[in-house]
Amino acid sequence: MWNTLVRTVALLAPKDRRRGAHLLVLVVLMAMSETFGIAMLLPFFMVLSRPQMIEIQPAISAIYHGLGFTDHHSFLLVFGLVAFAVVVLAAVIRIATTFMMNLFAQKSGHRMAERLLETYLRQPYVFFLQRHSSELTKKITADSQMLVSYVVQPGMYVIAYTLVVITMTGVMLALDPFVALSVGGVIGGMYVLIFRASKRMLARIGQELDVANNQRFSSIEVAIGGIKDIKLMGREDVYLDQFRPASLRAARHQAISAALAESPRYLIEAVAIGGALTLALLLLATGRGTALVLPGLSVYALAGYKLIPSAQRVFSGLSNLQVGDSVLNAIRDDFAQTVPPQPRSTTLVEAMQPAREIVLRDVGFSYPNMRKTAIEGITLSIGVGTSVGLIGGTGAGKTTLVDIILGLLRPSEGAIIVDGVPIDESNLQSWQQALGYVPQSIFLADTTVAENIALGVRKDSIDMAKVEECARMAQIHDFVLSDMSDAYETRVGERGVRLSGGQRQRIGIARALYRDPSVLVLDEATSALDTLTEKAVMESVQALSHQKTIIMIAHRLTTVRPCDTIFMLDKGRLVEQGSYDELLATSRKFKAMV
Ligand SMILES: Nc1ncnc2c1ncn2[C@@H]1O[C@H](COP(=O)(O)OP(=O)(O)OP(=O)(O)O)[C@@H](O)[C@H]1O
Repeated sequence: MWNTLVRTVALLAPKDRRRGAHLLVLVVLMAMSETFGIAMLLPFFMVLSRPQMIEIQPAISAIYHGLGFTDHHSFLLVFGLVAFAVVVLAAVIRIATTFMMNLFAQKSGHRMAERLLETYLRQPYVFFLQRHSSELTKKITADSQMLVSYVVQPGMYVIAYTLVVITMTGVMLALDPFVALSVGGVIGGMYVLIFRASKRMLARIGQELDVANNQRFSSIEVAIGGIKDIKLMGREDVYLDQFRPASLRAARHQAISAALAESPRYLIEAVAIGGALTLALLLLATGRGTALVLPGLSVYALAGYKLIPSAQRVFSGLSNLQVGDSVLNAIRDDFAQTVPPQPRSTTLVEAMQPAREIVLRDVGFSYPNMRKTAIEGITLSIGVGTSVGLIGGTGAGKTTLVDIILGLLRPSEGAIIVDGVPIDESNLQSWQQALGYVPQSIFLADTTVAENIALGVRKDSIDMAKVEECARMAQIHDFVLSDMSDAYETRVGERGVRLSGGQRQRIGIARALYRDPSVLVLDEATSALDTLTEKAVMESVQALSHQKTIIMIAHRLTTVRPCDTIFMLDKGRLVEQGSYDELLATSRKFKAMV
């Protein structure tokens, strides 16, 4: 348990660690006030049952005479009122501490989710090629919430109520060592035995809960993500069947762990009542009169009233910590395996302005866990202001090469050199500012057309004249004005479901142009367009060709025909280069493609 708490503290953000330390002071105060309140009630009942105690008990006698009391009645009244005030104060402190503890736990869960999202977002692109998006979503949402309810909150309760148990036991020991030792021994012993017996099971539940949650999230992602195919094939039941057992397992595990954490209380309460009867009889049998038996029994009642519930909270906290251990480890591993997020500079990075050429020198790349290299020994030069086409069969390495040019993938070998300057960590952001990119499949957010074209720009800072100009170039302006109900203010639906593939692609092109990039990279950007629209879009793109450098991947050779240079890839290598006519005249491979 100690180990789990230490690992949790190490995982918290420094700010949360400081807040936790402050909270601990409040927790100590709570433990003290709870014990003190109860500790005052006992002498009160002792005096009530045996008024002679005022004279016999030196401490009580000193207070009685010191404060100038003359009759037992008024002394008892004041004593009772003070004890009541202390109990009320203890209750107020407890309410405040409980509120603060919950606030702390939930806020640290929020910050954990935020840190996880930030850590993931700042990872290199290659990280996302290796991880499932559903797994990341689960970590950010479900796991950070589990960390709150199974680790941080129970951890706080364990610390708080261990203190209450210790101080309460101290008071009981001072009042009646015999009763305190026998009661403490029985309650403590029972909890230790039950915890030992259920420890392994709880840890296993934690691991299985993690697996079940992964399965739940993954089946939801596949089912909703592939809804079109699933509906068409009528496979809804397949995904329901995948989701159902995982969800049921998660529910069952949560129920079992909650029951395991809570149920000892009832067993111990039953034992405690049996014990009270036995103790009363035992005390009487040892020859103590009823008045003498009462203090011993009140120590016992105190145990029932405070010690058992507090010990129960410690126990259920420990049980939850046992379950939460695997989620804690999973989050820790993720932080350990990822690069700590380096905040991107908040000052606006100036876009690089390539003036002469973009050179790829001996570039090679292998995807993680793949034996084969995706591209190898690629050396080529792209003159600034020219347009180049990348062609090649499927799997030839075109997208990989473009991702390297975009700085999304870092070459395993070789380098990209812009005007003689190699691109590295220090100038990557500036290089990326110079790029406009149109991917094969365009991501659209469920916002307006204008916000999608100016993606990432705050609504009130969008330059509408520029949006329209880019939409015109991408041949989508007329459609937006004539067919969309609110023109540029029309929402496009989740992932752009209200648009056709070609319309989405043209919005993607307008988006790339909005940044006014000096290098425009198009990956199969016009493949979803009909021939006439493609021709019109390509004419607009080609019209930019002497202001911008254009790099495009295309399967249709007619698309790359006007390019100044065509690079042909095959099995990850550059096999031919030249203009369309040169290649037609010299390359058998190219001729075959044509
Ligand atoms: N994320 C990935 N993980 C592992 N291997 C990959 C990954 N992406 C691509 N590859 C491999 O790298 C090689 C080149 O793929 P790439 O996508 O660059 O080809 P391409 O020429 O763009 O193909 P296409 O025209 O079909 O899109 C292929 O062998 C492919 O299997």
